[in-house]
Amino acid sequence: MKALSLRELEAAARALLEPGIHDLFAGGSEDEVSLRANEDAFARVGLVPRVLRGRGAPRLDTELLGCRASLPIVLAPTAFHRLAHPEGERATARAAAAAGAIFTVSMASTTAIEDIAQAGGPLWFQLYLQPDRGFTEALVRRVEAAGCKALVVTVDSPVFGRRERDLRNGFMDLPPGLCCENMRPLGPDGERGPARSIAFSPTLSWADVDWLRELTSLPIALKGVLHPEDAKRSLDSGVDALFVSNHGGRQLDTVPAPLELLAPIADAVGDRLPLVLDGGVRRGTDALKAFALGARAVAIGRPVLWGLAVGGEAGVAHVLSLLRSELERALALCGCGSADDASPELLHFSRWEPRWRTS
Ligand SMILES: Cc1cc2nc3c(=O)[nH]c(=O)nc-3n(C[C@H](O)[C@H](O)[C@H](O)COP(=O)(O)O)c2cc1C
Ligand SMILES: CCCCC(=O)C(=O)O
Repeated sequence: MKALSLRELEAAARALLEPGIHDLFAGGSEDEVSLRANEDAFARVGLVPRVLRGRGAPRLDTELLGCRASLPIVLAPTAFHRLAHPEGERATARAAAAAGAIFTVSMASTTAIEDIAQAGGPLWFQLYLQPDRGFTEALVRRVEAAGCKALVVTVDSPVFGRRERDLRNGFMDLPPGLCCENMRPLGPDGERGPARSIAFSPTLSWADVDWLRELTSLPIALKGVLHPEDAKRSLDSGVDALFVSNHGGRQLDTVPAPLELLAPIADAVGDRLPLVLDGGVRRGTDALKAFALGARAVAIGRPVLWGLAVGGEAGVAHVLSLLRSELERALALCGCGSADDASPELLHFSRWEPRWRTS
């Protein structure tokens, strides 16, 4: 029975996954306040449609960081796809390529970037800048050679968030046979060495972004910028986009939902940097609300893992197809011909006080 919504798919994935793996994917940090806030924020904003605008069937195609995409929904970087399905990132990449969607490959992917690139679709590569600059440089050269079209540098992780579900379940590392394949340095003949672990470093600073900017001509997005002052600062650093993200509620807990933080960031950067919002996007209407508040695209994390767990490539294809048709319908119902047509006039923020005519 095919899931009618991402909610149904989430339930199906939960029933299939080994409980510790389910928790690894589903969980957030500490009290999971941010995790809950992400989805709740969308439910608390209403849509007030415009009618009779005659805009025709909505168009979803877009361009982001020099990549054409058939829809403004990006696959966010998520680690360890082979824990969800034996074909792992290969299956994800094939589904994304077939749908014309951009796939952001996690630095912690369980498949090497060269093998993921075989699918032929547009790829971005997510990077945790490593204190060992030599290693980071080698990895950047490697993903450039593999054909990745942009780097997404995650900046919300100077240390790793405390994920208490994983601590309780004793999930410490990947099981034998799996590793972070991109963390295996390439030898002179392309042979892959032993995997090293990903370092999280509180010494990283804007100077490291400047260094990366000098190192590569690939477009760079910073992922996890939430403060308008940091958004403004990023204008000076030569980066090309921002992911407005709280890492799916997995890093600092009690960070508000990215949806609530989006408008001040959009104000801070104006038209100078495209914004991608992630965290809690589960419906076409969610995406539309993010567009209305200034996002150029949204990204989805967990839903891709649910699709993978339930049906491998076909499951991820189903996730993208559900969101595509929901977004088309939501835009049409709001009188929009594209995501660019979505504006704050469509939004209703509920501080409801009864008002009625007295005369
Ligand atoms: C299981 C899992 C693994 C993740 N791995 C990464 C990662 O390797 N790098 C990263 O920048 N973000 C990672 N994220 C965060 C996602 O990129 C994204 O910000 C978040 O999942 C979006 O929220 P959503 O899951 O509610 O859609 C991960 C999230 C999950 C759930
Ligand atoms: C070492 C893997 C990091 C994955 C990650 O960022 C996450 O689980 O949120």
